[in-house]
Amino acid sequence: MATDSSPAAAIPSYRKAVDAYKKAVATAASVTAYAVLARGMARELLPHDLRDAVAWTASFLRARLEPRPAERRTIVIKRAAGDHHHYDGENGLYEEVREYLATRIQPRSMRRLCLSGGVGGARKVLSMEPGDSMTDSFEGVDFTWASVAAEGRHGYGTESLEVSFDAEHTDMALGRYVPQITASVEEERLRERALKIYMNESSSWRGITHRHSATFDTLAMDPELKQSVIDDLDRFLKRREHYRRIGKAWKRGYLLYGPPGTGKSSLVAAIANYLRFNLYDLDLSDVHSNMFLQRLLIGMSDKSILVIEDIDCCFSSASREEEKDQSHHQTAAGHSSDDDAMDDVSPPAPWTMMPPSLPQQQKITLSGLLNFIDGLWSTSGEERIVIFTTNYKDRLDPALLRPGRMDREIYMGYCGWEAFMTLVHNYFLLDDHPMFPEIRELLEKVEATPAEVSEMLLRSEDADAALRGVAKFLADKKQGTVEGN
Ligand SMILES: Nc1ncnc2c1ncn2[C@@H]1O[C@H](COP(=O)(O)OP(=O)(O)OP(=O)(O)O)[C@@H](O)[C@H]1O
Repeated sequence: MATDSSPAAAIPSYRKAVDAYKKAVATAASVTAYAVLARGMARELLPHDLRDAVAWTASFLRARLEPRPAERRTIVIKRAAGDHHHYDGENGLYEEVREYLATRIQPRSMRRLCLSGGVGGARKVLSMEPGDSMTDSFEGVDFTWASVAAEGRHGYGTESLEVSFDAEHTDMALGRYVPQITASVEEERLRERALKIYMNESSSWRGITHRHSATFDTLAMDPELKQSVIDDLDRFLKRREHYRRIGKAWKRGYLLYGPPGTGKSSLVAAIANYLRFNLYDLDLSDVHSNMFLQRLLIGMSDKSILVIEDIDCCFSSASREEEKDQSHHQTAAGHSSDDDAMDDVSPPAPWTMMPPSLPQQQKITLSGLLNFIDGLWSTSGEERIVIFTTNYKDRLDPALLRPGRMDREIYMGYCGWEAFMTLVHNYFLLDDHPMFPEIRELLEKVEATPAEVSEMLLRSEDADAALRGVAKFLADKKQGTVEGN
């Protein structure tokens, strides 16, 4: 059926719409008029008291039904310790909060921003301008931070950072939020700090910046062993309370052993870089008495690693004999001791049992060192790692290998296939190459250290040439034609 779409046909529907609109306007006008009339009548007719009662009921209901704004609490963290009259230095927490907020600030949501730092390559730091505020969320709760300007003429120190939150979260703010700020700043500072390596000069340490580039990513070793070392370190870091509870020093001892050039020193550097701990490289040949050793060990900071390389060379058999003698004298003097003093489960530290008449200058003994580390570190510091390295584990004194002395013994071995892949990736970012099958086969038959393979890879910047060099080196080794083989 055809429809008529001419202008004449459209007129009736237009009229209908105009009529409907007129009706609606008339209805609205009369409803408004009725409402005004009703309000006027109510004002005229209802008694004054009744009107008051209705108004009160209405506001009471509104107060009940409308959500009330939550009660708020504010913690004020002043820049200065002390009070208005007495400046007592900087408040450490203020600086920590400032550093924390710098990592949480959303530059786009701020009207104005303060930018500081950057001198001598230092990081630039964002902060709030006085009068500004920002919100930080923690465990689903919003904390509003405000930077409040100093007041008065001598305003320094009255400057503060203030955090506001719903009163119901007060316990959480004090018990978890603020401690979390401190912990995350401490972690960040640790990550940022330049690592140092200290070396002993008689009874004191001399430190220089430690820039060893070895990391667990670049370290060529069996992947499972590598992961287990990383897991061990992570566990160690988390166990502060555990060590405290059992009354043991919060320390961990590793013995790294294996042929020269297998990466023992590189592993030490990787551990230091991973934990961001300073290294203390102790040269025992320069320590002339137990007293010096005592001073050196006490002088180490927390979060540090004590390294004693080539421990097999440090204690001559003569010094072991002396130690046995000493232990023998003590037995004669009434002290309990086994026949084999080195294997005694808990021999007292030589200096603790030293009678006052003994000379201060006394030779260092292995048991003295081990006992001191065990005993003194439990009271004088936290988060220490002690690492001994040796190329010859079989030459070590049994005292060192006794259960409980070293927490882990880690063998750094010859270059296997996985270790080789790590080295090739380090030098050429290569994960595959036609020469790989041949090199893999050779590595299974030849004992080459990662240091030797690294050296071959370094000889050329061209990956093909370098890999050919490695294959030739391994083949020569297999034939026994490499020098020193
Ligand atoms: N496992 C490894 N992963 C990566 N590089 C290694 C490894 N082993 C050796 N290297 C390379 O060889 C060099 C020497 O290795 P490193 O000093 O770590 O071996 P080491 O076992 O401590 O030797 P030594 O017993 O002679 O002290 C390192 O600087 C590094 O370039």
